[in-house]
This record gives sequence, structure tokens and C-alpha cells, in this order.
Amino acid sequence: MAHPMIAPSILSADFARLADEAQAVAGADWLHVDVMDAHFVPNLTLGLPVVESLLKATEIPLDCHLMIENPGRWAPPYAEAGAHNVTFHAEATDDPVSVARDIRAAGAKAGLSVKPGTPIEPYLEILKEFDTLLVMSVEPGFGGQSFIADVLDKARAVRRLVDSGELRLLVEIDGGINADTIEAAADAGVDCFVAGSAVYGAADPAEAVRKLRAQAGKASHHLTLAP
Ligand SMILES: O=C(CO)[C@@H](O)[C@H](O)COP(=O)(O)O
Ligand SMILES: [Fe+2]
Repeated sequence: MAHPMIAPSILSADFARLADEAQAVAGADWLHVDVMDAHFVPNLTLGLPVVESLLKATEIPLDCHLMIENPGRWAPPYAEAGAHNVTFHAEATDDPVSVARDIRAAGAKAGLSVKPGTPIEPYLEILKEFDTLLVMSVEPGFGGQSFIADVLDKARAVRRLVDSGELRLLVEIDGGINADTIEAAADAGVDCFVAGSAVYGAADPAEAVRKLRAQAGKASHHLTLAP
């Protein structure tokens, strides 16, 4: 059986040394890249040129989390550049299905992300258009915030649909994941765990990835799909 997936978030890394910071988590499943535009969220990080450079600097598949307005215009270029996953926010567009189709047509996996306060029910019908559901467990915008456990109900609801064969996608969680919270998320049926401060704040980031993965593996649910 495949192992739980860990995606270190480079938001907590040293932006002047991104190639080294990617190397520091060489055993990670995905490298999570938070793209923020200072409009959809009140913070500004990086964009396509940095992602293009990172693609040349690491073999780890890039998991691009776009916290941006107008993903219909800006998401497909990340897929064309070679990102493995391109995830955008449900709250940022009236037409998530066409954005997902454009991302897939450009050769990447499509992900839908929901903020902590956004219910999942209105989106269940369209999740068949996606490869990943990214459940935010903090308000998007900043690393180092506290885990909001209420969002695990969304992970559980989608996990049930995956286990029953009605849906085929990975459930990913993002925000406040660390040694104290990862087991609850794994028990809720999460496949992939984003961790920023818990990985890059550790003395040995690669060891932190291994420890988090082992902890998640103790939970009752396991990955049911290939990444
Ligand atoms: O998307 C975001 C924040 O908006 C995340 O990816 C954070 O970067 C996760 O950081 P930690 O909560 O793990 O420190
Ligand atoms: Fe993120």
C-alpha cells in the first residue's frame, strides 16, 4: 500500500536559497508552492518565473497552490510550465470546471481548494473534474497558523465518496499540520499533508518529513490512489 504523502511548503523556506531548500527535503512526495497575489489573500509571494526556475532546480513534483484572483487567466500557464498539480480556489472563480479542464488539457493535475469557511457540498458534483481536493485548515495567506480541526468534516465527507468509488481524487490538507495535528487529519482520510513551518522550522527538514509520514501512517486510512 502506498504511503501517506508529505508536501513541504516552501513558504516557510529561505526564498534566497530555494534550490537548496528543495534539496533539503529530497524525500518529499511533492513540493508545495504557495502563489499569492496580494488580492485574493493579503500577502504576496512568488509567481510563474520562480516556479519555472524551481522546475529546473528540483526533481520533486511541484504542487502549486494558487491563492489568486482570476485563475482562469493565470492557472493554465503553471500547467504548461510543467507543474505536477495546479490547484486554485473555489472562491476565486464562477467557473471552476472550465479552469480544471484547461489545467488538465495543459498537462497537469487539477486541484480545487476551499477556505475553512467554505462548505464542500456545493462542489461535490464537480469534483469528478479534479484530481485533488485541497482542504485549507487555516485561513489562506500565511504560514505558521493554528490548525482548524472543524475542516476535517469536509475531508471525511469526500473520503467516504472516494472509498465508495463515487469519486476518484486525492484529499490534501494545508495549514497547521505538525506532530500534534497530523494524526487527526490522517484519521479523517487525508492522503497528502502540506507542512511548512513543521518541516522548514525543524533542524533537519528531511527527518521532519520522514517523521510526519510515519505518524500519518499510523492512522486508519491510507492512500487509495496513485499520486
Ligand atoms: O497555503 C498556505 C497558507 O496560505 C500554506 O501552504 C502554508 O504555507 C502552510 O504553512 P504551515 O501552516 O504548515 O506553517
Ligand atoms: Fe498552501
